[in-house]
Amino acid sequence: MNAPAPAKDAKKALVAIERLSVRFGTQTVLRDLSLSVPRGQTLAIIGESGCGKTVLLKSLIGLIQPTSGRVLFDGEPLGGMSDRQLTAARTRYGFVFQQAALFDSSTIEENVTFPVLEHRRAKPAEARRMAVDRLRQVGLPESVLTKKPAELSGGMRKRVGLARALMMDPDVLLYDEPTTGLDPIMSDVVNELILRTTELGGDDNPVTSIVVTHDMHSAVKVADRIVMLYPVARLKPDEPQIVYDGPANKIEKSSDPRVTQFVHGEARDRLEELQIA
Ligand SMILES: Nc1ncnc2c1ncn2[C@@H]1O[C@H](COP(=O)(O)OP(=O)(O)OP(=O)(O)O)[C@@H](O)[C@H]1O
Repeated sequence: MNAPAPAKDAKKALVAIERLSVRFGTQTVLRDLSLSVPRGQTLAIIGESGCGKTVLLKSLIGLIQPTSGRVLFDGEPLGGMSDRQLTAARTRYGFVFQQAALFDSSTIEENVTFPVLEHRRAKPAEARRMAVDRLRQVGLPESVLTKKPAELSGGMRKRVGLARALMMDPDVLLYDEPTTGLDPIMSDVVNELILRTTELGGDDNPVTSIVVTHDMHSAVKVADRIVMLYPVARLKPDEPQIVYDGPANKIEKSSDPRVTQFVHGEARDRLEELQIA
């Protein structure tokens, strides 16, 4: 085998990337990133708009192919998997998308039961029972089953998205901007749900969560660990793209001005760059 040697702790990691780079044409979005996420950890990925957070999330499940480097799930490189193995690996992930990504013309029941009808060939009555159970977990009543997404508030739609992600009892939950567009109270409800969801599998099979967010309050509240990415275009050639990788509650104390600027939401030099008078 000519595959590169796994990172030191990649064996224990449920999700890992090794020297991952992603380029689109001449634009390098991810550069030489290595990261491993142990089972049960909640990792928040932060960084300014366009730094590559969503590209990283999509790379983890093989929706975007690495230009170089590799992605591993449970120690197995995605690049070496057959289509069938890749599909099987993806069923161990749950996704909670930015806009909830529900089918507008389908009912909530159809939306939530879809994964188990499609991938598990569950019987409709069993799928419905599971849907009611998962909706209750996110604080929604059975009566929402017959509604269409447009009849629900943004916060309810996000919770339906989480209920759908939970249907397959995932090992890993990926959240893309889970609190964007929500008021502070509903944001905190979603934060609490993320925290509770991580405990679902118990000590034996804790859920691993990766949360992409702009919301510093949410990142610090839900995550054990925060990784901050910096846009490649703003880096010198030898600078690492990860500018913070450490405990969530220590990020405020970082001595890197790029990190404190983001944490405190200060425009500083960006105003001049954007030529805002
Ligand atoms: N499929 C693609 N083809 C070409 N360029 C892409 C593709 N996907 C993303 N990009 C580019 O990669 C860069 C990073 O995008 P990405 O969506 O990962 O940013 P982000 O950090 O998630 O931003 P935001 O916080 O605004 O959602 C952007 O410049 C984007 O235009």
